[in-house]
Amino acid sequence: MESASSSVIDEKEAHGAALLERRQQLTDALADSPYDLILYLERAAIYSNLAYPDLAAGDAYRALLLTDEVSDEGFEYHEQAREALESYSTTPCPAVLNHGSLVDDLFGMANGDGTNGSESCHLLTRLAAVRSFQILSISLLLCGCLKSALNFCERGLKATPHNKELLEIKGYIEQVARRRLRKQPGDPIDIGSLPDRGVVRREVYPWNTYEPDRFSEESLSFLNKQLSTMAPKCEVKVSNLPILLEGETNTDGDDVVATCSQLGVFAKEDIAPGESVLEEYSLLTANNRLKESTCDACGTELPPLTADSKAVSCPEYCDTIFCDDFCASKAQDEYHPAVCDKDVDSIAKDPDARDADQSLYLLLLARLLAMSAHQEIHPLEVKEIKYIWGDFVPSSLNDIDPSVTAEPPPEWTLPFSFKYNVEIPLHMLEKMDIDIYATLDQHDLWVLNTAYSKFRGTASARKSLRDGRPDVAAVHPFWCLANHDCNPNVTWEWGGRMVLWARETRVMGNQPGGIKAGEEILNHYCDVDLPVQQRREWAQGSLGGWCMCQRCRDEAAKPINGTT
Ligand SMILES: C[S@@+](CC[C@H](N)C(=O)[O-])C[C@H]1O[C@@H](n2cnc3c(N)ncnc32)[C@H](O)[C@@H]1O
Repeated sequence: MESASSSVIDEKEAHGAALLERRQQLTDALADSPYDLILYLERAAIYSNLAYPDLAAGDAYRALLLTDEVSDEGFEYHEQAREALESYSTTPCPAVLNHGSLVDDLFGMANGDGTNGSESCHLLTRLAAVRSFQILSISLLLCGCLKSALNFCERGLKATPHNKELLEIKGYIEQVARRRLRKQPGDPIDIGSLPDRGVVRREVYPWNTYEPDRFSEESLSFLNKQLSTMAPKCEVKVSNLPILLEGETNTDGDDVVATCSQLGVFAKEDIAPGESVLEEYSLLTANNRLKESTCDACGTELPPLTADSKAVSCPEYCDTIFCDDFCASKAQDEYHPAVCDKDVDSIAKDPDARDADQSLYLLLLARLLAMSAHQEIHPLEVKEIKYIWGDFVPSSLNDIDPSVTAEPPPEWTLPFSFKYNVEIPLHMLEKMDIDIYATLDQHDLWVLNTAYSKFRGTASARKSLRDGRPDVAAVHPFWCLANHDCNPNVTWEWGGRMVLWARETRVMGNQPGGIKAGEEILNHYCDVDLPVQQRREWAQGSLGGWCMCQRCRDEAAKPINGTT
């Protein structure tokens, strides 16, 4: 007989499946009618119910932008957005707009009765704008982006000062803000001091059909064909890695640790000490300085711009500089025409010190979008990121309904901000002359979040010698397939290429270097000369957890100075 708890689970699953189906229907409808702001708001409401507040905020923002398109005749998509909205003006008010007291608050009447088509469209636009503000503010609060949440809430309250839902959301934001800023009830809140970086779900979304089975024959043979040109003595294979813990553990002395299957790079032939193991060239690079002397393509320092310099500038209309003809021609072939002379280059440059890392991730995203646009392939199909594992957490573990006054749950691990995940990426696409509505399939927020998940944990950054800030970043998809170990057998160097060398001697016991056929290539993501606690703390960000390599476990389990 079925137990009561299993029927509750069945019901929850059926509800989740119905919401996912509705999400798909709305996504299909948006593909047919991309300027329909009502469809965006309906999909935002579904995302809220599915506990993806970031995606709800993304759709509500697109709906808000479309209300501007409807209102302003001079805007590029005015006709399309207005025509789409007019199709709702003769029917009762769409359910998604008839939320709480909103219709009454704005007009003191339901359904816009007695209005003509043009007035009705105007009323719907006002309703839709405030509904967008409601969804944006509550969703961004749930993600932990308090400053943006309050900003949208205030904008909504400007249009409808007495709206109960917005006043309630404002109360929640202030409650969370006071707790985070350690303020007393009643203390004033300075919007400028509110935190705006949140975290959201990091997962292979249930509808993401782009993620390859990385362990399949087909994937491994594709990867190995590519790898053979840059690391002829190596192959990509499945590797068993310790399951990482969140922090301090008392299991360091245990003989066995739990493992999981991932990919790694292995030697096919013996590699001598000091021999080059891998040499990789990547165009997936970023530079966050506006006037910097690095190659736009590979990120290396430009040679001095003397008369006989090998550096070349873009042959078309812009002032982009490449370190040599090779980089210039690679850039033309793979991404540059999508951004040439489009003034995309000035976006997110010279950021505040605290935004330096976010701006680099954003500029990597910009490069990916340029590659995708120029090569006419979906961003998640671009070969530089397709096979990268984004440290995703299973959807079932992420599926937690956050409370409006709680912090985002600890399972949510993808850093998120309205500015860097939603606002600037859409602005960059517009600068690239891309219609952000008609290309929803390529530029939906979940696509951008998936790309960000892949960049985090695999991108390497270089700090400026001038002020120590990270100013150049790159993703080298094959280099980053090599796993970490605090007793590495290789060391790396990133100039124009990312190069891995076999170590002359190992860190542990001064053992001779060199790698035997069949052994795994063991890279290092932190300074391996540090003591164990500091190594573990440093590597935690890029590894996604507490390092459990043999050296760390041995050193952490060893009594210090004779104590146990
Ligand atoms: C740059 S990728 C390395 C390639 C990855 N194994 C794959 O399958 O694509 C980094 C991720 O690999 C895993 N990893 C690398 N070294 C590890 C180690 N020593 N122990 C456990 N996991 C490790 C972690 O999940 C980390 O986030």
